[in-house]
Amino acid sequence: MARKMLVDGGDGMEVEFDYDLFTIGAGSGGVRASRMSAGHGAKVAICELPFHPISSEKLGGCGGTCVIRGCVPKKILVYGSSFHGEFEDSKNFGWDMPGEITFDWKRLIENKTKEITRLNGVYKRILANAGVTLFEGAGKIIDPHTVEVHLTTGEIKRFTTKHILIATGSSAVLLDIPGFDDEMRGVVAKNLEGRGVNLHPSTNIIKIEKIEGGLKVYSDRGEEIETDVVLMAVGRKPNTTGLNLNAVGVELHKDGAIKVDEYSQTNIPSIWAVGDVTNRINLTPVALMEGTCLAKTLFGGEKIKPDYENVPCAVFSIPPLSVVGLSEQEAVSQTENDILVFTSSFTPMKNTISGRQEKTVMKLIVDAKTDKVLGAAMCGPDAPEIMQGIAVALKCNATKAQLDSTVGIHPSAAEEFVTMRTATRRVTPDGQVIKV
Ligand SMILES: Cc1cc2nc3c(=O)[nH]c(=O)nc-3n(C[C@H](O)[C@H](O)[C@H](O)COP(=O)(O)OP(=O)(O)OC[C@H]3O[C@@H](n4cnc5c(N)ncnc54)[C@H](O)[C@@H]3O)c2cc1C
Ligand SMILES: NC(=O)c1ccc[n+]([C@@H]2O[C@H](COP(=O)([O-])OP(=O)(O)OC[C@H]3O[C@@H](n4cnc5c(N)ncnc54)[C@H](O)[C@@H]3O)[C@@H](O)[C@H]2O)c1
Repeated sequence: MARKMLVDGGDGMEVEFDYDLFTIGAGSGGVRASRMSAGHGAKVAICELPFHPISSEKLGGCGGTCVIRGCVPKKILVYGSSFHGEFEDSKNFGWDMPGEITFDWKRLIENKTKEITRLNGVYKRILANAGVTLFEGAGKIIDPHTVEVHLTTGEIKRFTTKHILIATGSSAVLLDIPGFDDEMRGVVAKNLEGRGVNLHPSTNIIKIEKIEGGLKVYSDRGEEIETDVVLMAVGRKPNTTGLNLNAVGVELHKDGAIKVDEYSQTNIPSIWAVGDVTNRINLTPVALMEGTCLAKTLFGGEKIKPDYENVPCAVFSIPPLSVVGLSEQEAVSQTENDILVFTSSFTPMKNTISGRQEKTVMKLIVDAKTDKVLGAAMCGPDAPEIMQGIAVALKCNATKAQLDSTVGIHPSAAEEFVTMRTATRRVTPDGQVIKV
C-alpha cells in the first residue's frame, strides 16, 4: 500500500516525497490521524519521543512513545483511591485485606505503570498494523515539506513529505514560585482524613520552604501551611518549542498555541495541527475527532470539520462531576428566549445505608420557548457514565418533552434525568430570575 506521491512542485516539475503525511507526536490526535490516513491509502510516518514511564508522569502525562497520557493513569489512581470491590481486585490497587487493612502505594504505581506500558504496546501495534512507520525521536520542521527527526539512536534523519501534522500536545505549566522544584511532584496523601480537603479560594502561593518531614507553604493571605507535597496543577501550555515554527513561519496565538482554521490547517498550506497544541478543547476524544476529520479531509475525499457542539466532559473526582452543553450562565447569555432550570438534589441510595453525607446533584437547562434541552450537569457517583447517554440526546436535539416521555431505569440515579417535572426557576435573557 505504501506509495510515493508525485505532485506539482510549483515550477512545472513533479516532486517525489518520501511520505504523504509525516506526523510529529504520537499522542491521541497524532495516532488517530496517522492510522486513518494510512487506512485511506496514504504513505504515513510518525515520530514520538522515547517512552519513559516515570518521565511520562513527571511531565504531567506528556512525553513518551506512544499514546497514553494523563487520562488513563489518572483514572487508575482514582480507582485505587476509592476501591471497594472484591478482595482480589483490591489487591492490585494496593489494598491488603481482610484483616488489618493496609495500603501499598508502590504496588498501585507499579501496576498503573504496567498497564500504561501494555497500552503503549497496543497502540504501537495498531500503528504498525495500519502500515504507519514509527520513528522514535524528536521531530522538527525544516521547511513546509521537510521534517528532521533526532532519533534516539543519535542519528539525525530528514524526510520529505507532502503534508506535515503537528500533534505534539501540551505540558504542565510551572509557576515561578521560590522553593518549588521537580522533587515535589508526585502525590503523598499522608494527612488526608476521609475525603477531607481544605479549600483556600482566591489565594496565591508566594513561597515554598522545605522543613523537616515536609514543606511549608506561604500564601499571600499570610497563611503558613505545612504539607507533605505541593502539586502544581495550574494548567498546561502547547508544546511548540523546538519545532522550528518561527523559522518556517507557522503562526501562533499569544498563548503559544498553533493558529489553525476550522479544518486544522495552519497558515502554511502543507502544515496542519490537531489536539492540545492548538488549544481548542483539550480532551482526548476531541483530539481524536480532529485527527479523524483531518485524515478524511486530506486523503478520504471528504472535506470535513470537527464539530465542537455539545462536547461532554468530566472531572474524575470523588464523587465525579460531568457536564454537556451549556451551563446556566452560558445559556442566559447565548439564548434569546427565557430558560427553564430543573434541579434535583438527593442522597444516592448507597449513601443512605453507608451514612456518607454526600448528595448527588443534577441540573437540566431548557429553552422555555422551543423546549430544547440546552445543557445538563451532574455531580455524584457514575456521573460521567450517565452523561455520555445524555450527550447523545443533546446531539439529537432532544426536547424536555422527549426526556419526560422516556421510561426510567429504577432504581438508578440516572432516572432522575427523565423524571424532573417541575422547573426550579425561569431565567430571562437579561438574567432576571423568576421562581416557578
Ligand atoms: C493529568 C491529565 C489527565 C487528563 N485526563 C483526561 C481525561 O480524563 N479525559 C480526556 O478526555 N482528556 C484528559 N486529558 C487531556 C488529554 O490527555 C489531552 O487532551 C490529549 O492527550 C491531547 O492529545 P494530543 O494528541 O494533542 O496530545 P498528547 O496525547 O499529549 O500527545 C502529544 C505527543 O507528542 C509528543 N511530542 C511532543 N513533542 C514532540 C516532538 N518534538 N517530537 C516527537 N514527539 C513529540 C509527546 O511526547 C506526546 O506523546 C488529561 C490530561 C492530563 C495532563
Ligand atoms: N477529566 C478530564 O477530562 C481531564 C482531566 C485533566 C485534564 N484535562 C484536560 O487537560 C487540560 C489541562 O488540565 P489542567 O488541570 O492541567 O489545567 P486547567 O486549566 O483545567 O486547570 C488549572 C486551574 O488552575 C487554576 N489556577 C491557575 N493559576 C493558579 C494559581 N496561581 N493559583 C491557584 N489556581 C490557579 C486555574 O484557574 C484553573 O482552574 C484541561 O484543559 C482539560 O481539558 C481533562
